[in-house]
Amino acid sequence: MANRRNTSSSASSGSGRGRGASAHAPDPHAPGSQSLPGARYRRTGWAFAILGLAGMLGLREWFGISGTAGAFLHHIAAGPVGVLGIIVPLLLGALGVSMLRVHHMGALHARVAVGCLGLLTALTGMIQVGSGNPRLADGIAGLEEAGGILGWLVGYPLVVLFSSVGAFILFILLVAFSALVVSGKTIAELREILIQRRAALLGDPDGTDTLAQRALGRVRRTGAGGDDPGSTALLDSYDGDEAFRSALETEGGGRKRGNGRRKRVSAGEQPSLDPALDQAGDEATSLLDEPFVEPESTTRIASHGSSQSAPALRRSPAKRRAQDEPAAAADQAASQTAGEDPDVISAAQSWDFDAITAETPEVSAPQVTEEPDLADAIAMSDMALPDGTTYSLPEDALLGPGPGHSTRTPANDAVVEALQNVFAEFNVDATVTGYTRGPQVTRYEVARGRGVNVSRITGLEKNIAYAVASDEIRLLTPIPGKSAIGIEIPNSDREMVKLGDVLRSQAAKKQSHPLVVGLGKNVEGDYVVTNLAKTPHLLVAGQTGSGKSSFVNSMITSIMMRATPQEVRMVLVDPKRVELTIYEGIPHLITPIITSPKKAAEALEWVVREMDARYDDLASFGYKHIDDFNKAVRAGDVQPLPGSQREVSPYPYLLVVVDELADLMMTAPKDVEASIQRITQLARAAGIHLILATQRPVAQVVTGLIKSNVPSRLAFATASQLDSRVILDQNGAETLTGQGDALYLGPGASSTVRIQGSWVTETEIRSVVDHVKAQLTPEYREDVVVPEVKKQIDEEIGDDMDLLLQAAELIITSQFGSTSMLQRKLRVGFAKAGRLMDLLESREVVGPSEGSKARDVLVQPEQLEETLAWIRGDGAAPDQGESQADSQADQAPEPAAGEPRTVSLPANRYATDPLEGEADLPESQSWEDDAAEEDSQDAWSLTGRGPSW
Ligand SMILES: Nc1ncnc2c1ncn2[C@@H]1O[C@H](COP(=O)(O)OP(=O)(O)OP(=O)(O)O)[C@@H](O)[C@H]1O
Repeated sequence: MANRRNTSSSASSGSGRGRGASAHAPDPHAPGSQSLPGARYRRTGWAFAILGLAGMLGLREWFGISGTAGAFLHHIAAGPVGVLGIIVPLLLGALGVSMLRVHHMGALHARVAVGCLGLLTALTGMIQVGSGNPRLADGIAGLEEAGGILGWLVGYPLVVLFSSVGAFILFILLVAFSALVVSGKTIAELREILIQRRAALLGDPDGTDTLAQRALGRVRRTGAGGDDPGSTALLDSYDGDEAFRSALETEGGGRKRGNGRRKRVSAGEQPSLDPALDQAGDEATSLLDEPFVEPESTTRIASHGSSQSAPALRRSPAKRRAQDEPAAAADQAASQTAGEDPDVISAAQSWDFDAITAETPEVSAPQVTEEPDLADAIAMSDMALPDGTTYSLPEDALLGPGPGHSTRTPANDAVVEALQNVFAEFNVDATVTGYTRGPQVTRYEVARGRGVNVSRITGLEKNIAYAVASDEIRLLTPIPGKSAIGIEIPNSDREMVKLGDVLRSQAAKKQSHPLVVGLGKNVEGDYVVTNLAKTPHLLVAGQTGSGKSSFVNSMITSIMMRATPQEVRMVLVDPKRVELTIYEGIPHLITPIITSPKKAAEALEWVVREMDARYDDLASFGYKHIDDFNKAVRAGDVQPLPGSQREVSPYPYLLVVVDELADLMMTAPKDVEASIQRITQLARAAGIHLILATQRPVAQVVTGLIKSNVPSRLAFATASQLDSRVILDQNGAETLTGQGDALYLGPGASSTVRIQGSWVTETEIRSVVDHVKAQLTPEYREDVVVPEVKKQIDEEIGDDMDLLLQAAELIITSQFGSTSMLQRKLRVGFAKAGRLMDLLESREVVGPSEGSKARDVLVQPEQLEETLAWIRGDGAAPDQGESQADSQADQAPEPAAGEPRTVSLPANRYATDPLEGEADLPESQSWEDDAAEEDSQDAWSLTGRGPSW
């Protein structure tokens, strides 16, 4: 709305004030002129006239039907182009239709028109030459039997000048050149396409074949290695083969930015592949009129979508992904071609948009050559269920479609006008040359004039924000890969990106890896997915309500949609206790959802152990990556060592999702940090991947150590630049609009990709969860979290926990179990010191009272931390027997080279009280403890020993 107001106000200022008027004076498309009825229908009138002429010519030339004007009509068709007059009705028909459909001619139309004219010229010229080069003087009838007037014009002089052969050669060259112009490609580009097609046909991995297909391809058994269980079998390809590893896969993945290969068409030209899709588009457009869709309405759309879907069929993972392949392009087309509203285009007529084009994702046809590989790859992931059936992945239909993608709306046109006004107002020679509309923001491309400093444009940031009434604009100088400045401005009519659409896109379908998850859509409107195996660990952060949990939900749902529990297992840590409970009981879980931060820390330690175990296995069989090991296992190339009872089976990927890192870091920062560091440094090759989410992107939570080991970041909206820098090491996240608007920084990348996160409704999640749970119950690993140690903090300690800990520390470090020492050191009364001593006895820190003698100390100094944790209720009881035995035997083994030597102190190393030998003195009454006296007596009575005096 703000933008529309802006449009009208700027238009009126343009007519009322000198400067504004001069800025727009030459514009023949001024709003006023467009509103005249004559102007509005002039183009349509012309189109109908041309269609009428095409019809009459067609009747005359094709069917010989005409009235008295028959001869005249024949001259119109055949006179200019001779025998090619037969195609004139077709050409005129196409012109008429495109005039009706396209309301303004862009560069694309001009190029195609020029190319077609060249082709026509060359063909008529060839016909002229081939027909014996008739002369004009011989009469028009002769020319009409040859190449017409056009053919004569070009053919006759060339034959005279260079002979028929020379003329023919020149016309062939003209045909080739014109065909290039029509295609919009250069020879080098055509060559590249041919090479790729050829490589794809021959199955050349360096061609269009993707890593996913190669990695999951057939495993070849080699003669030498295959028979020897101890040796490593050779594989077709290894994980380490891939150069330029990238976690992100964009729908137009084959396209390169800024090289002109991206198809640029004006907004009105989008092809509709299916009439049903037009209907979807209409619905989408009506949705776009509303402000950003709230979750309630998204649920409504989702259920609407699913009700239209085909009934769910049980399909095995292998069949399912192979069958989905051809459907993907149509689905993709559905979401991309929908949403064109004639009003949108006509409203845009107030600007001359010849230069303003919207980039539309190319709809690539499914590649037949890829299918066999894909099916082959997925066949390996069929999972047998205990009842003899095969595990079936959830049907795509469970995730409903979202609204279609609009490439241009009146809101965009209003912003373009506002931007142009700002440039005019501040006398900056810059022009908006185009824009690409994404779901949440549109990126407007600005070209500067000659000699204009880029900083003059960036200096206008605040004025631009003012003009478009948004404080969330983001400037890109330049747009990566383009010599243009990008201004990202939030759409007032933003779109929702449904996870179902992302997973049905080509970007997702062409990857068979089970860890591929749907991220969302980028600013160009392309679907973006990421392979968590390549990420390989991800930090997700942003302020509350920015969309982190929605991302985590999309990610887990993606995994359930694409991977069997045999392929991916998960550890879900949800200290908030509500976010992930919906996934309780899914067979992909390796342990029940962990809600206690303490248990989570233990689970991380388990992950470290699991990682080490996997590494040992890899090392013993001679593989460097779990993928290679799994491939070899599936091919039967890995045999257990002779005599071993072990059954070798592929390792599943292990995904560890922590939904709030801050809670873990508050509980046991050092342990958690150390585990995360170890996992992140090594776990990729072991197939273990960490996803750490937090709403507190502060240095205490996202420590330097964690940052340096988690290479991929997904930043949702943050409250400040500081937070953005903590996550991304750069500004930007503070300008995001929230609700799924995110910046993704890939591993090793320096620039971020803006993404509108995919959205999955709770209803959809429930249906997917129900589907997977109905087939299999989870097999939990017992050892992930050890059963919680019964909390030893009982009421008897009450408020004395601190004192008790100090007492334990004193006694353990001094190895002297004296009550009077506690009195003096802790400045407590006799009663309280006695009670503390009894509490320590109940926890087996000291032995029973032996009259006036100091008590035996049962815990060694090196067990101090463990004991204190146990008293606090944070850990298990220290194993006293073993350590005592060790220390008493005094037979500590020689430490390995480099390891610190542990010195165990004898339990009775203090023969006498080290504290002035006061142990034998009668224990004194309380001093400096008056306030606690009353309590102390009560406390003493609690020990059950009765009064001590
Ligand atoms: N990708 C998205 N598309 C549409 N709406 C979204 C998207 N992501 C989030 N939202 C909206 O934002 C709301 C908050 O998102 P979410 O709960 O994921 O935020 P959060 O960052 O996890 O917050 P918190 O840290 O408080 O849990 C959602 O209820 C939804 O309405």
